[in-house]
Order: sequence, then structure tokens, then C-alpha cells
Amino acid sequence: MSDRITHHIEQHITTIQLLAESSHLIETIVQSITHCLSQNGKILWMGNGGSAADCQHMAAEFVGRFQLERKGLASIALTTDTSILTSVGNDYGFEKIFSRQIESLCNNNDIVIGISTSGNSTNIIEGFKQAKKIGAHTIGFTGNDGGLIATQAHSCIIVPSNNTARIQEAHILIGHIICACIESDYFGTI
Ligand SMILES: O=C(CO)[C@@H](O)[C@H](O)[C@H](O)[C@H](O)COP(=O)(O)O
Ligand SMILES: [Zn+2]
Repeated sequence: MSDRITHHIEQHITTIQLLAESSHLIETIVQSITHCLSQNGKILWMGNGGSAADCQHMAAEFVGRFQLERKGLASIALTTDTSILTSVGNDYGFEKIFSRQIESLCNNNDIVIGISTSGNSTNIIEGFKQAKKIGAHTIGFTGNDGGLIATQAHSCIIVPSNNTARIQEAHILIGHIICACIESDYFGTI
């Protein structure tokens, strides 16, 4: 294998191994999500670019299934409706694309999760401001130094890397771990 490919694989492994330090925080997030769902709350996801894809991926795990045959769990990716994204972006500004949807769809039983590798995407920060105004719980998945999001969200997992791709790969692993733990806690079989 060429050195450059080995380099990427090793970087990935190192980042993933460091995630073990966040296991307690991940456990706490699982508990908040399980509690939210048991109170008829829902999980709303926001992110840009690769993280927008992660939002859809995660909402699909909740509404469809992860590993278990069970009822659907309430979750919405705020990244998917092109009519909403273009009208709100065009009429109010790109920084409002999530906050406007949160204003319309979110209530105080819900959890809003923002995925941002830099931790500094303005539309996610605006989304968190709106979610907090409503009284919803907010969770960040970030990297680098956590950015502004780490100071805004009620809790935040900061992947210990400054490489966007490695951070995104870790975010997806964290999402899958959360799905597995929720299926086990909520339905008690895994
Ligand atoms: O997937 C990638 C790079 O791997 C890009 O599409 C990346 O997600 C975009 O540049 C985003 O706009 C970055 O936003 P953020 O993660 O800093 O919030
Ligand atoms: Zn990417």
C-alpha cells in the first residue's frame, strides 16, 4: 500500500481510538435522547455539506431502523427539503435555513443536534439560538477546538482532530453508537 494511503488509514485509526475519551459524554447523550423519545419528543438534525448527509443518514436510522425491528422513532433532518432551504435561504439568508425550520417544527420536548466539523457554521449557531429560545435541548458534534458551537450547545462532543474528513468519519461512528445504544435502552434487546 502506498505511504499516503497508509497515512490516511493511520490518521483515521488514531482519531477513532481517541473517541474512547468521550464515552461518558456519549452515554449521557444516549440518556437524553432516550428520555426525549419516551416523552414523545423528536430529534432534529442540522449540518452542512458532508454533515448534511450525516443528518439524513441519522434521521433515517431513527425513522427506519438501525439493527432492530421496532417501531419508528421521531427524527427529522433539517437538510433535505429543497423548497424550504431555497425559499428561506433566498428570502431570509442562508444563516436562517435551520433556525426558521426549528421555529416552525421544534418544541420544548425536542432535541436539536448540530453537526459541524469547524464548530463555527453560522446557520447551526442560529439554529441553536432558536432551539434554546423554544426550550429544546441542544447537542453539538464538532471537531477542532469545538468552535462557537461548543460554547452554545448544552452538550458537545469534540472529536480530537483538525482534519475535516477524519472528524466526519468519527461523527458517523458516534451516530451509529448512539443508535445501537438507543435501540438497546429503548427496546431492551441488544
Ligand atoms: O464533506 C466535506 C469535506 O469532507 C465538505 O462538504 C464540508 O462538509 C463542507 O465544507 C461544510 O460546509 C463544512 O461545514 P462545517 O463542518 O465546518 O460546519
Ligand atoms: Zn466529506
